[in-house]
Amino acid sequence: MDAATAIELRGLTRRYGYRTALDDLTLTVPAGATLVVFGPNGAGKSTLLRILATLLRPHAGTASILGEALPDRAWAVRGRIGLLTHDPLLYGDLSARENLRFHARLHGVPLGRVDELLAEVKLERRADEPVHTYSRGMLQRAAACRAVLHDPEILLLDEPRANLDPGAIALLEPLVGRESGRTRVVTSHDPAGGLAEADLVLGLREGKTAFLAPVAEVDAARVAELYAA
Ligand SMILES: Nc1ncnc2c1ncn2[C@@H]1O[C@H](COP(=O)(O)OP(=O)(O)OP(=O)(O)O)[C@@H](O)[C@H]1O
Repeated sequence: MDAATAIELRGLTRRYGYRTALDDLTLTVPAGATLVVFGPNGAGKSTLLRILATLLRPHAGTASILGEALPDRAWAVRGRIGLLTHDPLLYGDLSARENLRFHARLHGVPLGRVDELLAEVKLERRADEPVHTYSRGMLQRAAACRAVLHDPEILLLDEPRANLDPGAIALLEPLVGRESGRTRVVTSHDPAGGLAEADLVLGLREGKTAFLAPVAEVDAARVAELYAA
């Protein structure tokens, strides 16, 4: 794997009991590229993200991130990955500022970055209130700050636009969008929106690769087919 390759998966397989959630997945994501993953509920998208986030071990095949093989070298890449999922991974009783300061200390990030990020996503006014009092969109903005606090090279994003209004989507673009310049794996159920930000497109169905192609070779109809019964 050369330096221009950020993620390399070969025959990646993960089971839960007798059920195969991800079956023999092989792909390469170049550094700085965006892989968008489509698939109906239960297709294996979250399982893939959890393996890439080093939260779950593969049962077969190999996974390499930034040149480090998982799971053995997971510790070496964990701090270079940012994860944004439906779970904001924030302490509800702490404010956004307290949560972010906690994570900043964990990662050795200067505390000034917390205030910069809160301003960037326009949360300063509510930054000292407990996050359990936030709306879903506000929570997602705080969670996005947490995901990029340590300036990760790789971003794993599970439907990152869920709960966001158009203004908030625009605010988060520089942090988690294409323009962040990071290597990204993004799950989506929105064919047009997902294709608009993809370099590579993966369609999963019941854990198997239905298609894997550069975005120029995939249209919205092909994505929609995935969701047809
Ligand atoms: N902890 C678990 N225990 C047992 N089965 C699981 C577990 N997590 C996921 N699965 C199963 O693995 C398969 C893939 O699930 P996964 O969550 O990866 O799908 P998904 O594509 O992310 O779905 P969604 O769009 O609904 O979020 C499903 O059949 C699911 O029921």
